[in-house]
Amino acid sequence: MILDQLADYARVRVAADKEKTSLDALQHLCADGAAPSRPPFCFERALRGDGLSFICEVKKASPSKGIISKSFPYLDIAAEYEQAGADCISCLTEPKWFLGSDRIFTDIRSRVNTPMIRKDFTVDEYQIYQAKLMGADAVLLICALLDTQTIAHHLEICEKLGLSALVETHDEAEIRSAVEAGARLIGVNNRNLKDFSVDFSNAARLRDLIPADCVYVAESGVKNAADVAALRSIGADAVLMGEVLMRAPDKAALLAQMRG
Ligand SMILES: O=C(O)c1ccccc1NCC(=O)[C@H](O)[C@H](O)COP(=O)(O)O
Repeated sequence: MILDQLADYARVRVAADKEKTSLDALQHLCADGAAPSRPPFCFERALRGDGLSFICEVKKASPSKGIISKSFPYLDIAAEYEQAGADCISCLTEPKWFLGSDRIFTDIRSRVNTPMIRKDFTVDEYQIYQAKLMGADAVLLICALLDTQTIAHHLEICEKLGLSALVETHDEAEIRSAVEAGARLIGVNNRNLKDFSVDFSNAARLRDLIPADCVYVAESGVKNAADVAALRSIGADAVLMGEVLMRAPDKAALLAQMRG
């Protein structure tokens, strides 16, 4: 299953990174203020504005779609998102299937001020400290990979570091786990990460299970302005879009159309 492969490879990457820099050293760097200075929890605040917020994703490839952007001018893409008024930017750093990297993230970080989530497969607290040192404003915690206790522990670390955490779910049980762990930002993914199928009705079906004080983020499978309008009508607080924007020749125009 692809999610297991992504998680296994994330563990290999973390082990290799720990050989170079220990968890203890990363924690000290964070405590000593070595991370780029960012407004605490700005990712969450950006999504709590009026109306539907937009998280725009920068990704070269994905396991389900292969190469999405051959030339991948990621700095231009991020700058275009910022100019077009994206509320937040999601940047994939997973290298094998998404062809992302920490370098892409830090390059974009130094170019834009928009709140950014480091989108990776978090399997170890080490990655949260890494994200902080990269200048991330948020990390992704996927319920299918983490039990409730571990999510709660990771949320505590995020809280301490001033980072937001997008806790991603796909079904009722995962939403229960996210809520029990104390998540404030809950994503409902329309894509089943186990078999790639996309059911656009998933976000609407599960909407009522998200507590009113949480930010509700609908993720994946948005194809056009009508899809965005549907998510707005079910009361989504934010939408996370990747492929449709990456393939759009005029991203700013598409975003403007989706904003309505
Ligand atoms: O997109 C995939 O193929 C995928 C496979 C396995 C794990 C995660 C995957 N995608 C990550 C995402 O969450 C999406 O990049 C994101 O939600 C945007 O989706 P889309 O708008 O459909 O590009």
